[in-house]
Amino acid sequence: MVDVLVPVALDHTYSYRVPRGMALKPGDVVGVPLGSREVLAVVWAENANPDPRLHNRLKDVSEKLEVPPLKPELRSLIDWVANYTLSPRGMVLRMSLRMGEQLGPERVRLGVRLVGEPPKRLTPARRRVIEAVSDGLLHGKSDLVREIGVSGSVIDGLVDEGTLTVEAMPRALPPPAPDPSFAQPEFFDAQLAGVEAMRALAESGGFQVALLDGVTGSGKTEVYFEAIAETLRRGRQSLILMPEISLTGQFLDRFSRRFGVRPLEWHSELTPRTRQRNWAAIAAGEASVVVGARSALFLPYADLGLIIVDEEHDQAYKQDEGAHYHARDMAVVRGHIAKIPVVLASATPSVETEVNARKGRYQRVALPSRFGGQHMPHIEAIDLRREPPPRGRYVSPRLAGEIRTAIERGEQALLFLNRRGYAPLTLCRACGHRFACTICDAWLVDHRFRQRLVCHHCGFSMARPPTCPHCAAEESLVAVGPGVERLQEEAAALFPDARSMVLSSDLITSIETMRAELTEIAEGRVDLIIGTQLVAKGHNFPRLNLVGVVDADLGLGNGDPRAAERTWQLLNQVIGRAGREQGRGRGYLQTHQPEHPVMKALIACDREAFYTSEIDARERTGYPPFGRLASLIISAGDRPTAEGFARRLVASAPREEGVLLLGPAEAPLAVIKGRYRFRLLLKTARNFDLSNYLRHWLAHAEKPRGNLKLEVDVDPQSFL
Ligand SMILES: Nc1ncnc2c1ncn2[C@@H]1O[C@H](COP(=O)(O)OP(=O)(O)OP(=O)(O)O)[C@@H](O)[C@H]1O
Ligand SMILES: [Zn+2]
Repeated sequence: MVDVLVPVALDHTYSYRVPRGMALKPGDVVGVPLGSREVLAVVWAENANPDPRLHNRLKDVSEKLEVPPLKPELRSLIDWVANYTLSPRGMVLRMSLRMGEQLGPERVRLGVRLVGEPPKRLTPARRRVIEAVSDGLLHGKSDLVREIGVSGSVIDGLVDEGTLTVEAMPRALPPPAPDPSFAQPEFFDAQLAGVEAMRALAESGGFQVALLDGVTGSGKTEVYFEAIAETLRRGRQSLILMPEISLTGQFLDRFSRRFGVRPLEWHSELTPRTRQRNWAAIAAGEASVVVGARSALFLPYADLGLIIVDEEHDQAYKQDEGAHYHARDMAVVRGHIAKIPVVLASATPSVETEVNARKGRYQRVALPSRFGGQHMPHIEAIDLRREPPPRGRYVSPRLAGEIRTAIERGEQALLFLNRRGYAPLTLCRACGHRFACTICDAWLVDHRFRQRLVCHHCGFSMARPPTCPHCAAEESLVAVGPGVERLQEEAAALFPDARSMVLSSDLITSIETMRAELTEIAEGRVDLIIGTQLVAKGHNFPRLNLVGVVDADLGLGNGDPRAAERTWQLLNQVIGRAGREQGRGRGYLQTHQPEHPVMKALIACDREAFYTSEIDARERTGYPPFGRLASLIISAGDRPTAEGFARRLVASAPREEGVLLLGPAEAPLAVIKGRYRFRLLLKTARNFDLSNYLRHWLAHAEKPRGNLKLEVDVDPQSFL
């Protein structure tokens, strides 16, 4: 008899009988019947004392899968994360088992080889095929179809004629091994201490967290590659977590320049077949370096020896649906459980990480200057109160002039605005009607490329009507405010000869097109880049020297406790794209409040001033990391139901010293997809066991029934 955990949203395990002849131990992956389905599961414990009442109702384990068992370290991580985030354990387990199990054994691929004379009747298509296989080697049939654009029947015809034979293609080989000595770079003085520290960390092999704290363009990637090289030499696996896997094209190239081959990738856009293959290679230990999005943290590595969290400050590490976990924090937990080193890399560390480094809990490895002697960008404010753009425009004359000069000099420029679409609001000039989503509390955003008005919360969209739906006025609709698409229109008028490109997540159709566009920029085939936060992340564009921030105040006024930190990080990162390889980088901040502490710290390049004042403020107010937070988000199909439940929940909260319960308050995003939302915020001291308190409270509180929904978010990042 065994207890198994099933990868569905359930916390508890189920008991099953072990059929005669099957030997099972904890961690084994099995198939079990569940209701009318057959599902995957993992043996969580041997059940030595089965409940006799259950005995004749128990079902048998149906099969044991031929994959390595989940190691105790991974099972502990799953239990730990579930416990901490209050997520059902099965939901966390699901991230470990996303290996495309439904596919069955891999199909044999067929190939063809040239063996006979060309047939008498030689069509152009047949001739193309014969040319392509004239080397006498085996060619995948589907590859040929794709490469030379003929139909499969043309190839079959040549097989019938005896010109080609069909053979099975050899199976996919295990991924090639990265070579730690393939092309070791020369490090310059300011990097040497960092390189030494990275090697020492990997050599020691035990649990330790290092903050690789290097200014933008200092070569953090090259430096942490040395920790990976050392881990490779020790024969163990490395995991590199990245916030946004579609932006890693340059990274993959750099990795293969250093180690001779690309690392294995793990993200949601892998085909099921690749996913299955990569999962197996990771579990078998054949993949020695994996680069992945946050969920790669939960894979069953055969022998993980190092975790790198690149751009550790990035918000994308927080998962805000299903299990609400922060991959950076859970990476540290995995490192602790597995007793391996963890490297957090960033030019703009999160306040939490900075505090850990200041207190000595994390080792600080600093790279204080840019690679190749490049200077940090020079940053200036453009005070919009004194130098406003012309009416209906968003780029001030001074910024426009600087961009023009840069382009004329053959450099690239970047206009940054963290707003997708053409305009955030459309209204009727005649009656004042504003276009809002019918099921969310949000304005519809005008997207001209797609020619739709779109809700950014639920995806609802409609065509822009010719007349106002409210007062029927004609040609009365106006777009209010800028988005990146509107900036491109302005740029086309300002710089008619410049080649411009808009980079915005809604315009990306696939990882491939994204990577192709980034390559185009890096190779200098674009003069002016206009982008949202997508352009702020880790890119290296050699010719880019000027960055103009169109609205530096955008993130400051939204009541988010992390607004200052976010703005500082985002603007530092985006300006950090300038002047990385030649010339001097310059950043311009268009702002209405140049005297704001964040703007002042940015302009003075005063990192210490920013962190010190932000850390002081958090300490005074008891915000993380000096106190702890949890959000409870209550939603329902109507307002009174949601509010009533939220109030009863508050009333049932155990009173405890040092626990402050705020709310219920209507969420800033009060309605999403027709659901009314209320929030509670729990604030406690730093050393308080928040998860335990919540579990105890919710176990005794009224359960959300009907269409009520309660989401718990421990250590929330979003307050919307
Ligand atoms: N020792 C080195 N030898 C050769 N090239 C290097 C070396 N160190 C860094 N570089 C190059 O310098 C550039 C900047 O490095 P990298 O992108 O790693 O910086 P970073 O610190 O990660 O910056 P950011 O935080 O802005 O992303 C890259 O093109 C990288 O290849
Ligand atoms: Zn909506």
